[in-house]
Amino acid sequence: MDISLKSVEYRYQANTPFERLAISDVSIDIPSGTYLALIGHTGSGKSTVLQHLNALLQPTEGTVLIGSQEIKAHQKNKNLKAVRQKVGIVFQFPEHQLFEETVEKDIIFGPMNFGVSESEAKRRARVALKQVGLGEEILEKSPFDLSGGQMRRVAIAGVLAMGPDVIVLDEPTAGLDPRGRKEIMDMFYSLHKERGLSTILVTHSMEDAARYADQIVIMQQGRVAKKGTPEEIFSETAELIQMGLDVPEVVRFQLKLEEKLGSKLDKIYLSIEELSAAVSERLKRGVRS
Ligand SMILES: Nc1ncnc2c1ncn2[C@@H]1O[C@H](COP(=O)(O)OP(=O)(O)OP(=O)(O)O)[C@@H](O)[C@H]1O
Repeated sequence: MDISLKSVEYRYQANTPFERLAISDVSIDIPSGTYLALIGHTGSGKSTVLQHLNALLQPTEGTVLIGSQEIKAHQKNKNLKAVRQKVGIVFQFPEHQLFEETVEKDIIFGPMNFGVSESEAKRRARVALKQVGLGEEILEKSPFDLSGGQMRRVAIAGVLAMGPDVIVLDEPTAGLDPRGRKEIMDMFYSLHKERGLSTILVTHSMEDAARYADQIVIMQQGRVAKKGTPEEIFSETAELIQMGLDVPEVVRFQLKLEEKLGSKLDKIYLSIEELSAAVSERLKRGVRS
């Protein structure tokens, strides 16, 4: 399912004395099957954008297209249930939303809420548990008897059991140790590759963006500052520095890029100008060849 934001603006508490412009003129195309990373500093508008992806927020100006559903500013939009089912959001610390007495009840809650029969929801719960790397033996356990990492996986299974075409991840690894982080990120990458699930990752990590995404969007003060493939974004290193990224971060990004491309850049460039020139040169020669 394709998603498209066209010149979207969003104001919190619009038309009140507390009105606050959060994003403006945001246009992003997310064709079906894309892995897109949305990055930017705190307050740059990432969470506001992500809540437009399944119509939790509706634009105060502009249009959001989610599959065939058009969501326009100044227009009452009915029947958003199908959209919410097809675009699953994994919020930060999703385990905080677990509340049922068993893992199974927690996972089937979402699908049943969308009208899926109990037997089908239970079947989906088993499949989703497997997808997140957990065994059926925990179905009857209380989610609160599980480890933090397992609880998070159960919460993710609840989103997967809805059968989404698109999954939106808001800092899905926040608070996990490095091993747990890599496991969860690799799991989402496999789901993306194997099931063709469009994936939108909201992250502060340039490394994760470089490692997993085909497309990167950088948000800055409520606007899209830059978008492109990791290679395109990286080719203008000086610009990244201006956006507030520091040298070690750029060097780490360079290393991730090498890992992803499976080939070495000519050397580690510690001068930004040198690095920028070298990467541009590489791109001209065709870095993927
Ligand atoms: N509920 C709200 N009411 C009023 N203003 C808000 C609300 N939520 C966010 N904002 C403002 O909108 C702007 C964008 O915030 P948003 O949460 O989208 O940024 P973000 O990039 O996701 O930040 P973070 O990385 O900290 O999650 C900020 O200026 C923020 O203060």
